[in-house]
Amino acid sequence: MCTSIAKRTHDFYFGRTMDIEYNFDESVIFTPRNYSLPFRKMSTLDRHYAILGIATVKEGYPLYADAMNERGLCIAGLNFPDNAYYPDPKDSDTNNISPFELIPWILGKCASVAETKRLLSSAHLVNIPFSKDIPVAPLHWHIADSDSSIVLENTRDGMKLYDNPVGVLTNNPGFHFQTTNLCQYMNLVTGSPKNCFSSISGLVPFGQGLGCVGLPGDFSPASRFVKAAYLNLSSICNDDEASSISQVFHILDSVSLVKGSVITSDDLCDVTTYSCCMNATKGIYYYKTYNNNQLTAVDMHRENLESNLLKSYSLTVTQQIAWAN
Ligand SMILES: C[C@H](CCC(=O)NCCS(=O)(=O)O)[C@H]1CC[C@H]2[C@@H]3[C@H](O)C[C@@H]4C[C@H](O)CC[C@]4(C)[C@H]3C[C@H](O)[C@]12C
Repeated sequence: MCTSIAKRTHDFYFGRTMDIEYNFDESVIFTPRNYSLPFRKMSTLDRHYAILGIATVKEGYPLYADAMNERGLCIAGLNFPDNAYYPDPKDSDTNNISPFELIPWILGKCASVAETKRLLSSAHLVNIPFSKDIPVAPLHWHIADSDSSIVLENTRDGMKLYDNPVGVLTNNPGFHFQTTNLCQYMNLVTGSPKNCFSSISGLVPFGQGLGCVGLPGDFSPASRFVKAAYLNLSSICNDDEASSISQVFHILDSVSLVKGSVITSDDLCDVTTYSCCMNATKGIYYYKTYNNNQLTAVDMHRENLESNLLKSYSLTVTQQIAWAN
């Protein structure tokens, strides 16, 4: 399970949880403007926007799970098994792009969601694995900038781009289901509920939060979607950096997996291995890991944007404690 959210205060923020039962050798990877990005069916991008996010690097290639570029465009890939479908590439098709190339391709070339829509209008997502040992991942993608969010889903029906005014994505079923499902929760209110149940019973709310009775708290994708949507849309947050990143992490924490609560069919613990919040306006990637509640930050603008060398920052995975005595 994974959840992503887009949030605008003074700056634009984009965060996700990575819910997974294994590690994929991930670290924070900075891809500067002059690091060559080859594509299997398209020409190499020798110069592109700088990219910062979490990836695993194989044979020098940054396989990003989520990232932003220097222009404030963000993307996260989330599991979409059984629905994601990528046909075999046809030589006659132009702009054949593999799922593992999608994040570097879009973030390397586009400054906004509007430019991404234009780029994708001529693209074909195709079934090209990175290697024999690294198969194609069945994903859908949340793509966002400070003005809007969209969702990209490639199924047997072809490529679909959905506008995403909720600013949230989780997993199966598809995005259309998730937004339709919100209709079932239209009764939720942040204040006290009105007594619509009976005019004779004299029912009164006996505490705060009763307007949210019915808000799901389980970890299924549909429930996480509703919960993150409710919290994202009702969120009240000051404009400053500390308030904004706290708020994004609080929303992500509310849909995070505690070890032991979800066990996969292989008997492994599905946990939120990391949560991140990117300040996409300023190019700062904040994250925390399951065993470390303290935030770590990497600032793209402290790097040499013009470099031609990939830079890697290992994740901080052990608990950092600010002792008070
Ligand atoms: C499994 C991850 C998504 C987590 C998630 O959404 N879980 C939900 C579970 S469920 O549906 O609710 O059951 C995805 C997100 C990004 C993926 C990675 C990125 O796409 C980068 C490469 C791409 C390669 O093709 C495969 C390895 C890989 C390193 C991917 C491994 C894995 O598929 C990742 C890590």
